[in-house]
Amino acid sequence: MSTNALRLGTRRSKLAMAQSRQVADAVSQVTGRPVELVEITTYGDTSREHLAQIGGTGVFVTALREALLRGEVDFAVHSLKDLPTGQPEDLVLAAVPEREDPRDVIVARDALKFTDLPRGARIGTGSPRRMAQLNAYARGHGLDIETVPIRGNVDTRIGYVRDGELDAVVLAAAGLNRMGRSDEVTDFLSVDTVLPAPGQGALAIECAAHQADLIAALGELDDPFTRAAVTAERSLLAALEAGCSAPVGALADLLADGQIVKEMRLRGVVGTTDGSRTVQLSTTGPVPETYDRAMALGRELAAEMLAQGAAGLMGERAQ
Ligand SMILES: NCc1[nH]cc(CCC(=O)O)c1CC(=O)O
Repeated sequence: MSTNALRLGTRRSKLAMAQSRQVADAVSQVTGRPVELVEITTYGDTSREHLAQIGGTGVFVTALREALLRGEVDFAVHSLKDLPTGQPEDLVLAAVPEREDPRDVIVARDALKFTDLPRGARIGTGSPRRMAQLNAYARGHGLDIETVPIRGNVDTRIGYVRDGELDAVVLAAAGLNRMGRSDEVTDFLSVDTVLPAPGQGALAIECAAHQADLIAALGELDDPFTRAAVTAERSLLAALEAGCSAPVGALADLLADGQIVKEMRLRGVVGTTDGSRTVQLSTTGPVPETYDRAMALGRELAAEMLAQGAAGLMGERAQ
């Protein structure tokens, strides 16, 4: 491989730039080559519509992929949760690095915790998944909250709380951590309350399939457990025939007995955005030795969820 700079295609948002810089440093370390950032504007960055309306699928990703296929950049960094489940044949996920905190968090006024929000509190989130689970929890625990659809970047969303327009907003811990803004968090939402989006907290490093040397070099940054976990989560999402804006939460983790890892657990949830109906199930299997096994775990859980009526709860299903 040459010693020229590698070109990393990235979105321009502060979050994308922060995570791209971190990946650029790591790639420089393993390849010994400098990495330069090439900024690319995606449809999701310019459209003012709600994600659920523009369909969600791939709006942050398509322009980056086109730049990869045209050879304008050597690799791209995506938030895995924004990546559609079907992998194009001419592109490869060369690495899925170790996952950040997968949880959702609350940024609330007056340092409030979720369960201490006053009656009638207005909580901003544009995510049907977050709405469905927060409203389901509120119904089950006698909380009186109103979820308010918003979108925008991290600054915009936190601004709604600063301005007093909303009592709280929901964000991903990983994004705030990567931006060095974890001090904004006023409460971490347990995954028992809100399951994250499939792949949340993980990044994907993608490059063109013909770049064998580069794929091998980037592979150094791959974390096989993270990849197995997100493979199971995304297989569940695909088998539910849902897109990244559907009300689907999923999380795979390892169950250990002392130091000995015993099994992989996959939890999944689907619900109506008002929280009136949810299907939430969990399955366990041997720690997958192949990614095909991780895929199978996701399909198995999806089949059980569909048997319990999951399809009827997904108003925002992708076509
Ligand atoms: N949908 C936007 C998005 N895509 C990835 C992240 C950051 C978390 C991650 O990398 O999974 C966010 C922001 C958020 O949900 O708060």
